[in-house]
Amino acid sequence: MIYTLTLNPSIDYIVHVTQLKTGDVNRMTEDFKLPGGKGINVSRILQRIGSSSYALGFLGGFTGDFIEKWLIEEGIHSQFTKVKQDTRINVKLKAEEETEINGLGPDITEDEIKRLKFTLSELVKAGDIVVLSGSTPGSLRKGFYQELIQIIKENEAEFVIDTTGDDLLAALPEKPLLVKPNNHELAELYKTSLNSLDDIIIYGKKLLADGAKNVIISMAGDGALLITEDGTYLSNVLKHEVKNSVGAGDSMIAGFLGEFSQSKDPLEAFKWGVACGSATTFSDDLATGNFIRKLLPEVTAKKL
Ligand SMILES: Nc1ncnc2c1ncn2[C@@H]1O[C@H](COP(=O)(O)OP(=O)(O)O)[C@@H](O)[C@H]1O
Ligand SMILES: O=P(O)(O)OC[C@H]1O[C@](O)(COP(=O)(O)O)[C@@H](O)[C@@H]1O
Repeated sequence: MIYTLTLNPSIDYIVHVTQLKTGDVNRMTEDFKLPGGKGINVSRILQRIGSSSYALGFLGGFTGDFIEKWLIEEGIHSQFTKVKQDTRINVKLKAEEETEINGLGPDITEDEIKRLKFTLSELVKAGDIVVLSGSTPGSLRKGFYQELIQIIKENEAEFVIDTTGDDLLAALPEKPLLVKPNNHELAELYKTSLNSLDDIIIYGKKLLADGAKNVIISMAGDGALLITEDGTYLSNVLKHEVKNSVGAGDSMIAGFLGEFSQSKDPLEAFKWGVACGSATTFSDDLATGNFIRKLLPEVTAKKL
């Protein structure tokens, strides 16, 4: 079974304005609310490509109820730990440019932490994969992901981690099945600047040397790299109308995992990842299964 764990889910409030005028009253031309948070997006895409998963994490208040109801309607299994405060709302402002304002998230109590850990340790079994995704609520103690990784490893399961900074660095020696920073996150992680594909590959390989089993570096409109023990591969860039960048990276992780959990073939899984990430980029919300399958034959990956 694949479990996704989102410590800091969100309602993504997508707001369109024709032209953003700061310091003035702006009128929306369109707005809608979607369940968000990286692990939740992974579960939604997995469902659309025919892989089931269980969504875990913290959810609270009316915003949490909205997300839970939505997931039930999409047929996604979940077992969230209920928290007292409201789940956050992240604003995705679409004007001439896309601007994101992500919330801090609710305060999490010690009892809520205990309950989440108990759920994880009861559910996860040997051979399962747990996807640890996204930021942690501002109130949560540093290093919390490490505590979860220990539970996953004690239960002989694998994990994927999609976060940034110290949490990602600390997870590498624990041998994650997959990490997928984008090129900007990679540069921040190693406190450097990456000015060419060669630079990106050097630091991508460092993630592998530091412990990751499979590395994807996503590069938005420049495609993606897969780095494994078998070599380095560069994907092509699909060309369709770009509509949305929210959730492209999460879709990529879902595509990789959906295929990898069946075939154990990282290269084929990478192609699914590129198809899913691209399809979401060319959609208003997360991509549909049909669109992903339509794009899959367009994806190529060449060995460098
Ligand atoms: N503008 C784009 N054109 C074509 N493909 C894109 C574009 N943006 C993203 N993608 C596809 O989606 C993948 C993930 O997107 P990216 O923006 O790098 O992830 P993240 O959301 O994690 O920053 C990319 O590697 C690429 O395959
Ligand atoms: O946990 P974070 O880092 O604040 O990110 C949360 C946001 O990321 C998203 O999951 C989108 O992530 P990606 O664009 O990186 O795939 C949104 O749904 C959500 O608002």
